[in-house]
Amino acid sequence: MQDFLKRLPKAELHLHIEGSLEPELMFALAERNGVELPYASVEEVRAAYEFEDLQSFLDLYYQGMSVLHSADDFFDLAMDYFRRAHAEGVVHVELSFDPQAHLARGIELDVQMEGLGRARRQAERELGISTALIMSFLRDRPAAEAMRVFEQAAPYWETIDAVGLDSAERGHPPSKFSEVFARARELGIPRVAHAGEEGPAAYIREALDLLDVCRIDHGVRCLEDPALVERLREQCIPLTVCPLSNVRLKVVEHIEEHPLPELLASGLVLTLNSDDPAYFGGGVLDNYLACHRAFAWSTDIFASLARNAIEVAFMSDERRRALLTELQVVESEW
Ligand code: HPA
Ligand SMILES: [Zn+2]
Repeated sequence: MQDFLKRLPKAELHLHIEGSLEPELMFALAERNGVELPYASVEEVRAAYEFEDLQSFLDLYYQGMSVLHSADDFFDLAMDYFRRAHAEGVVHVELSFDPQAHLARGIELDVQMEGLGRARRQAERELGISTALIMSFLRDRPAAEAMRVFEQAAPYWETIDAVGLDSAERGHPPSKFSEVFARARELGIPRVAHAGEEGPAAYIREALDLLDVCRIDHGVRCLEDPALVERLREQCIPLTVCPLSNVRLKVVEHIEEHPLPELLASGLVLTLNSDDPAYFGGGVLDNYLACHRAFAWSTDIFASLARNAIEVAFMSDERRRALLTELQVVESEW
């Protein structure tokens, strides 16, 4: 099964590129840029990754990304991740980034976009990975700031595949960002949003009704509202589920208690993703393997999850056809 899961062509739809910053690179970039870290060693960094909830993780996540200064730093961050993902059998990566978090530290959008863009092009060329870029807005900062940043990003609208919504969920409902998302819609830019991770099922409804999103990131708390589950199923709204993240942020206590089996039984379109692989104990393959250990699913179920991700990804129809064929080959050879 391990071999099968590795060989499955996996598309990752929910990844914060800043959350892929491994402690080794964090130290290297801190030294490159003269940034002082509150840790003495890589081991000490890893030992600090004991989270109580989303906010306690976010505090370290924002601290960690303070080592990113130049376009080369953003390039190294993304390229490092693409190489690891490639080694796990990931064929398509949709990376989210948090422009406001970097702008607040004085790192210009041009710097962020140059580094990430260069890494995307190199990954496509050297690793054969396709990528999409999701510009995420920080929901715990003012909506007016998100709107300013989005307008400032006008030269890059063509290279942005979607806008997203992340950071501290509770107390920051999707409705706060109605105008920003309406602007994205007006421009023909697709929309996704984190909802129902720590926040209530009502936030998932808001994301659908007010932000007109085509996917929900996390969304696991939809189960608290059976009518909503029925709506998600009927409208085939995909959930980008991140099981290891949910365990590490105590959305669930143990992976065995994760609602994935119930979500599956409800007939929802589900995908498996890593969220912040450097902080939550592994990449996409590790998330597949964790589900294998916890739920002992058949190869058919894993193949259908991988197929869902390819089917709902932001990619060309030609690429989608090629990856679906690749998936079929792996399935038939098994
Ligand atoms: O898991 C997450 N949830 C919300 N915001 C985030 N920003 C990075 N990771 C996350
Ligand atoms: Zn996330």
